[in-house]
Formats: sequence, structure tokens, C-alpha cells
Amino acid sequence: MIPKYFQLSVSGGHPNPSAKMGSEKPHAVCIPYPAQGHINPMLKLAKLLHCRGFRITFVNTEFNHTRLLNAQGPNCLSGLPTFQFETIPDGLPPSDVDATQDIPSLCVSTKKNCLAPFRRLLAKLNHDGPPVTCIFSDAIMSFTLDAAQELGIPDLLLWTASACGFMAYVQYRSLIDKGFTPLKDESYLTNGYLDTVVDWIPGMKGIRLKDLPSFIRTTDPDDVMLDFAMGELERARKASAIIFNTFDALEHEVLDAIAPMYPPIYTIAPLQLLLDQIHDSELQLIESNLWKEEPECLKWLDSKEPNSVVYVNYGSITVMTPQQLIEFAWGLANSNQSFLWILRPDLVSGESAILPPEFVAETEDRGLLAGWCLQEQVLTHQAIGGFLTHNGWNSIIEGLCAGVPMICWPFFAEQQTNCRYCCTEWGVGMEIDSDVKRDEVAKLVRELMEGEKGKEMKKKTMEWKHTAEAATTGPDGSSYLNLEKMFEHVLL
Ligand SMILES: O=c1ccn([C@@H]2O[C@H](COP(=O)(O)OP(=O)(O)O[C@H]3O[C@H](CO)[C@@H](O)[C@H](O)[C@H]3O)[C@@H](O)[C@H]2O)c(=O)[nH]1
Repeated sequence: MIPKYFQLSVSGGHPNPSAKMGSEKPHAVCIPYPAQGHINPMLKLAKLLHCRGFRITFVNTEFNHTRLLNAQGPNCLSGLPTFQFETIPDGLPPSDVDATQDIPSLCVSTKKNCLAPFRRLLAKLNHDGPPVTCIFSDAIMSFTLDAAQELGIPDLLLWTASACGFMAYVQYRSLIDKGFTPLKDESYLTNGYLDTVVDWIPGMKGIRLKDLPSFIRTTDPDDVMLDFAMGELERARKASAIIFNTFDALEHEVLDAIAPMYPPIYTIAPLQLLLDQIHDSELQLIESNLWKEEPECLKWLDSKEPNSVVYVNYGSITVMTPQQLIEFAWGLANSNQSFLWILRPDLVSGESAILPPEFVAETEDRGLLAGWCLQEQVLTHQAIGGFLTHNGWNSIIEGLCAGVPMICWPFFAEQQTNCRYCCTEWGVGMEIDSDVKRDEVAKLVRELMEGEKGKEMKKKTMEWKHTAEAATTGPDGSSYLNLEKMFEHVLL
């Protein structure tokens, strides 16, 4: 049976609400924040929209467009007649570096410089072809709200991180007003102050300052990221709706607390499980990896026993010191477990990742190092038994979908909040101290793969996997239904 949600597109028909909008398909412009962890979920959403009969214009920055072409080949962004790619400049000085851009500079620049070229792009699209009928924008690209308002079309914001992260950012204004941040001086980073419990956040009982998004750890009253996050979430109140990349059962308390404060919210994750229900070979060819994946990773995993390999990946933005790299290396070596370790070319600050030859010699028969992989396929490979992660939200959702328990080493932003929820609310993670030491890595990796705590976490993660599957299954799954409601909202 074809799921109800996809019936219209699978049977080749046009969505009925288009009658209201003339005979044309609705035309959605999808614009992610220009970083990997934001492009991926936006592309998934765009594909779901396309399956539902939308014409899609997907807008990357010129910088990322070039990186995608380099990583995926010259035809990768040719798109389909009704799924096109366009670009706008990000406003930063030209660069051909194959690395994640500096996040504070990118935030300042997109906010300041992107509205004008975005307006021009919309005008060109409206002039050349079927008019744009709605915008799906990353929630931290809130300049799009102005453009949507000028055209009188809806702008739905996609929040690509957790709902707990969102709620924590919403507190920034109060945290400043109540004097919690900026910190008085740097000693507050280490004197126990960050253990202070913040007891007034709805839906977030027991949360400590150290669990809140890391930008509060500043002594600068004009901190760019504090100001940016606060401003974007305040502007999000003007959106037509906010789409959350989460599912109700996982974050219901905090979602209940957010709902009365914001326009309609739709929780529609895991997006991949909704996408898995459609089989469109042309759409599957549209990829968003900014680095070239190394297919050897999957082949190597094929040769391993089920649940025997630790997968180590810190996402697309984390940067560590050479010393932290060495501690992780010896921790993995001393754990005596097999591991697949992804070392992004720009992972180590100031230089490329250099590992001691003794480490390489000692682990060559049980470790594989690679620069980038197809993470979702790796995580669902039966050989993977655990995930050492930086707690980026996509990684967590992908890990839960795969039923893989985690060791958490949050780097920045709302990863600290995600870590807290993984370890204390959802029972799927154990935290490593930010000042990482090899002995702790070895101990936790062994516990994850062989210990009692690891077994408990595996059981819990499998339960979340089944809950995520139920959320995306029709006719009653919460994400399945919310997607339906979101379509009704945008097409009315
Ligand atoms: O070798 C790799 C490494 C990563 N990925 C993919 O890249 C994405 C990485 O996203 P995420 O795990 O969320 O990490 P970041 O790149 O750090 O994500 C940014 O965006 C997230 C969503 O807003 C936030 O939760 C994070 O804090 C923020 O750093 C995921 O889809 C991964 O599957 C790969 O395919 N291959």
C-alpha cells in the first residue's frame, strides 16, 4: 500500500491544493544556513516537498556550490527540471579553501549581506518562471522573513538542531538580564560557576549553565554569537511556522513549553525515515556532502563482526588541538577495540591531522582512518556497535535511527545541551570530559562496547529507534501527521 502522504506524487498527480494557486505546482525556495549540518536536513526537507508536487529552487552560497561540485562531480547540481539549484554570495572575502568557514564571521556576514542578493534571486525567479509561492528557510537565516513579507508569501523556518537547544537559546535574553552571562571574568569558566542550576526554564528541569549552548561562556558583552543567536530566535516569532528536526516522543516536555511562545510548530523527524518511504532514483542522486566520501569505509566494515566497531566522527565544524587528537588516538589504541575514525582534513587547528607512527603501527589491523564517509550508511552498518560523537544534532538523530549508543564529546553551540539530554534524559550516552585524556577515552570505549552500561544504553537506543520509526509511520505517527499538517498550512 502506498502511504497516504505520498499517494499524490507516487500516482503522478498534482497536489490538489494547487487548484487554489492556479494550475502551476507550488514553487518553494529552500535556503539552508551554509554549513554541512544545515544543508543536509534542508535537502531532505526539499526532497519531501518535491515528492509532494512542489517545484524546488535550492539556494546554496557560491562558496558551498563550488565545494559541492568539487566533491561530487560537475553534474551533481544539474538537478531535475523541477528541482533546481541557485546561488547567492555569502558576503565573505573569496576563498577556495576546502574547509568549513569561520562560523562567527559567517553568521555576521549572512545576516548583513545576504538579503539583497536573495531579493534579487527571488525577483529573477519570479520574472523567468513560475512564481515563488513559499520559502523554507533555515531559522538562522531570518533575513529571509523580510523578503517573504515583501512578496506576501509564507516563510517557514527549519530549526535544524534539537528542541532542547532551541529552548536553551531562547533563554539568552533572560540570562543576560539576570546577570548570568557575560561571565565576570575567565575564572568563571573553571571555578564551578558553570555548575549553577538554572531552575526557571520551562521543560528543562535540572539544567545547569554548562548544559546551555556554549556561547554564554564569554566575558564579552558584545559577543557576536550571543547576539546572533538571541536575535535570530526573537525574529523567528515572525515566521509562518517553525519546523523542528525532532520527534514528539523524544522532546515532548520542551516542545510543549515552546509551542505557546511561537507560531505553529511542526516536528517532522527523522526526515530520513520519511524519505525512505519513497523510491525516486533521480532524487536519490542529489547529494549534499561538501567533502568527497571514501567508499572504502563501507567495504572495510563488511569484513567486521556485528556490533564490533566504534565509529568516531566529530561532524563538520569541530576543531581540536593536536594534543586532543593524540589523546583520542591513544585512547582508541588502548581500548583494544576496532574503530573507524573520520579525520576531516580541517579537524585539527592550524595543521592537518598528524598521528604518531607508533599509533598507526599498533592499530593498523583493527583501525581504519578516513577523511569523510557516508555517515548514515556507516551508522546503519551492522558492524557498528558504538559512536563517539561531538553531539551535533544530525549525528544524534542518525545515531538514534540506527540504534547506536554514544560517547559524547560536545564541542560548541547546543551540543552541550544535546549531550545532557543524551546522557541524563534519553539514556543513550556517556560524556567524556572536554579536557580529554587517553585513559578516560579507553575506559569509556571499552564500557560502551563491552560493559553493562554499554548494554543498557544499546537497549535504550533500540527503543528510541523503534519510537522514531513509529513516529514516521502512517497513519498515526506524529511526524508523519505533522508533515501532512505542515503541507496543509503552506498550501492554504
Ligand atoms: O564523515 C562524515 C561526517 C559527517 N557527515 C554528515 O554531516 C552532518 C553533520 O551534522 P551534525 O552531526 O549535526 O554536526 P555539525 O556539522 O557540527 O552540525 C552543526 O549543525 C547542527 C544542526 O543544526 C548542530 O546541531 C551542530 O551543533 C552544528 O555544529 C551529518 O548529517 C552527518 O551524517 C557525513 O556524512 N560524513
